[in-house]
Amino acid sequence: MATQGQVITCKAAVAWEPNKPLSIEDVQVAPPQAGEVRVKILYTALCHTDAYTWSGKDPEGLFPCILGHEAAGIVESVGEGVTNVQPGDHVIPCYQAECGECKFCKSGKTNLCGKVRSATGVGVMLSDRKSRFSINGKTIYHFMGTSTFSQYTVVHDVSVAKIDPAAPLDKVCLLGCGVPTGLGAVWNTAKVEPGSIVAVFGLGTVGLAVAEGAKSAGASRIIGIDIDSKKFDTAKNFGVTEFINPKEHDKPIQQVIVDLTDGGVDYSFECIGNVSVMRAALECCHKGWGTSVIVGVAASGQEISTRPFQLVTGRVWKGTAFGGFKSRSQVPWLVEKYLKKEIKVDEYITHNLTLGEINKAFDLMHEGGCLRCVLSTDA
Ligand SMILES: NC(=O)c1ccc[n+]([C@@H]2O[C@H](COP(=O)([O-])OP(=O)(O)OC[C@H]3O[C@@H](n4cnc5c(N)ncnc54)[C@H](O)[C@@H]3O)[C@@H](O)[C@H]2O)c1
Ligand SMILES: N[C@@H](CCC(=O)N[C@@H](CSCO)C(=O)NCC(=O)O)C(=O)O
Ligand SMILES: [Zn+2]
Ligand SMILES: [Zn+2]
Repeated sequence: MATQGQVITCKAAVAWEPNKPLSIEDVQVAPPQAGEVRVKILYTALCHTDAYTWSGKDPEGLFPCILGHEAAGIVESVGEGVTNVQPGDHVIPCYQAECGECKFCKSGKTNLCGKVRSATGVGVMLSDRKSRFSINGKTIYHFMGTSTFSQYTVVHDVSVAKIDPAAPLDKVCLLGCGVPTGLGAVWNTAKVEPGSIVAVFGLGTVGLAVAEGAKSAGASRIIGIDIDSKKFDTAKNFGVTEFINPKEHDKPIQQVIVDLTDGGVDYSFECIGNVSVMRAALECCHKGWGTSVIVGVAASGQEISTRPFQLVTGRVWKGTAFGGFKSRSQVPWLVEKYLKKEIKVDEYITHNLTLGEINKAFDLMHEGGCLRCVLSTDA
């Protein structure tokens, strides 16, 4: 292939500093080294976590960097020793790696992988602790080991899932983060049983995927909570059966829910990233068994609290990353489920723009009508 082994200059959206509009730059992308894969990104969506890091509140945020972690593309070239993918394969980059060999992967207890995390947390590749992105010699850092707001990116081989080439990349890019996170929070982390009463705080993409997962798990009631009442109509299509807007109640929201459910819900999910809501989500759970799962990402310095009595009396507090899915083995399975129409994906896409319009896409994220905005990376 003509570009193999060469530096590729392509367009990427660079975050030079927190909150400053991203700028489309000509970026040099170095060839993949041993154990690395260079991917031509065709479609990338925006997730709330990109906005979080861009805001400067992420303790791991490094600038300048190329954000983005919910995407799909085609392998352009591979470095030495890479056996799991080859040029031409259709892939989804995975911010949560899966090496299959580390203490985490072998434990059978978690989807977290330790192999490349120390590098991806500081914006570099593992082999030489350097970035593959630069602009005229100036280093641009990676983000979450994915950096998908670029026409080309370099990822570790343990951070890329090979998928069915029949899958439309402009849709299945969503299976890189938000949708699996919500579904997996229900199926893998909480393990919701048929007949359960579920509360979902925050009805963005992640919260709606929780509702979808809870419906498929046979939940009897799915209570959606959001401060934006406009979210409620859409939420019905994802399985939400009842709605509560906390702004319309004087009592604390946990009390409202406890009163409505004969003592509390079986499972609750916080899909916002607000630590006061995390407390409410725990405290609306039923005494003796209610389990609350934290999905939302809260800013540096934020802490959760509750009376320990809440846990002494049987409530359980948990969290989830990527919905507990093992990325390289299960993302292809999720793609197949989508192709068999067993899970929704298209329904979460409310907007389509181009990489050049990325700042508009971030503006849209903060408007109530936007779930996922998919960007094509055509120049
Ligand atoms: N743990 C993970 O692996 C993982 C993966 C993806 C996203 N996330 C996190 O999940 C969260 C949700 O992501 P998203 O993309 O769905 O975001 P989003 O912004 O689309 O949705 C958040 C929703 O919460 C609502 N909301 C805000 N404040 C509220 C409050 N006080 N009470 C009730 N509702 C409130 C908003 O109106 C919105 O509908 C973010 O924090 C994101 O960073 C975590
Ligand atoms: N750097 C952040 C971490 C934020 C975080 O928790 N990220 C989630 C994925 S969010 C995707 O939208 C995650 O997978 N966490 C596990 C991990 O990062 O290994 C912070 O420090 O706040
Ligand atoms: Zn995300
Ligand atoms: Zn591992």
